[in-house]
Amino acid sequence: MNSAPPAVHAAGLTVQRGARTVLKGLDFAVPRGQVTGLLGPSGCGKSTLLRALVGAQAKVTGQLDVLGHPAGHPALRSRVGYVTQAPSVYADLTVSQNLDYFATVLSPGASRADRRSTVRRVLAEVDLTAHADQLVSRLSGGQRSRASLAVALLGTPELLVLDEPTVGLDPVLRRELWQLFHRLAAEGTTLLVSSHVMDEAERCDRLLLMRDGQLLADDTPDALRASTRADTVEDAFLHLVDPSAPRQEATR
Ligand SMILES: Nc1ncnc2c1ncn2[C@@H]1O[C@H](COP(=O)(O)OP(=O)(O)OP(=O)(O)O)[C@@H](O)[C@H]1O
Repeated sequence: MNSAPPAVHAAGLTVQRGARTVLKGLDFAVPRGQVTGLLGPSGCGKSTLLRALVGAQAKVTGQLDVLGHPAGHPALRSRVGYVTQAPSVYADLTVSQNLDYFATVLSPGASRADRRSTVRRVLAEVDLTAHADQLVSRLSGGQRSRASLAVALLGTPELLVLDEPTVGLDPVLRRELWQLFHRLAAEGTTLLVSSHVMDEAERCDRLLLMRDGQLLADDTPDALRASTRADTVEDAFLHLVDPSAPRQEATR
């Protein structure tokens, strides 16, 4: 059990987008130093929740604290890394040119030597050292995702918020990325990773299961399977959506 205060704490989190209430009074916590998965079908509100967390979402009400500050607080800028679904690297620059550029933006006062050593560190972390001098436009989808992730790692964030980082990747690359997430968590980083692929849920330490702007569950994969008497998290999710389906009673 992790006794440190959670990295994220939400109470009654509600978000309005246009005429719709997209997040409907969510209560949850994200523990530190673990990989928490935010799972749910397309359109259920995952990106909206992540945007709220990093302070990029309008019309947020309720309580949303990140690393002890209200979400979006200026003190969080260098402590939270955010990787959106769209690639955040320039296609016409090499991987290391991209990283050098973003390192300069992040720490304008850093020496060239410090910048180089930071770039070397993040290249190694995402296993792209061999591709450092390759143009981003010539990278595979998985390599491009890892280049975006490398940008987010430049500031050594305490919390990494990743929006569907494995979408479109083959199973081998997906496994490699998940191994990287767990390595980062083992080093103390907190990761919140969204996905609409239920089999990825099995790879998380903890899960937030969402549907239609509401949380169905906030638990570990083991506890979820046990409480719904399901073999997989996917079955557990289906049972939580429709508890009257022919299966044992869910506990929540
Ligand atoms: N700018 C907007 N104005 C109004 N509604 C929006 C806007 N952007 C998104 N929505 C709606 O908000 C809901 C949640 O969208 P969101 O992108 O958070 O879902 P998601 O779970 O991340 O989906 P996906 O897995 O497809 O990325 C959707 O129903 C979407 O149609």
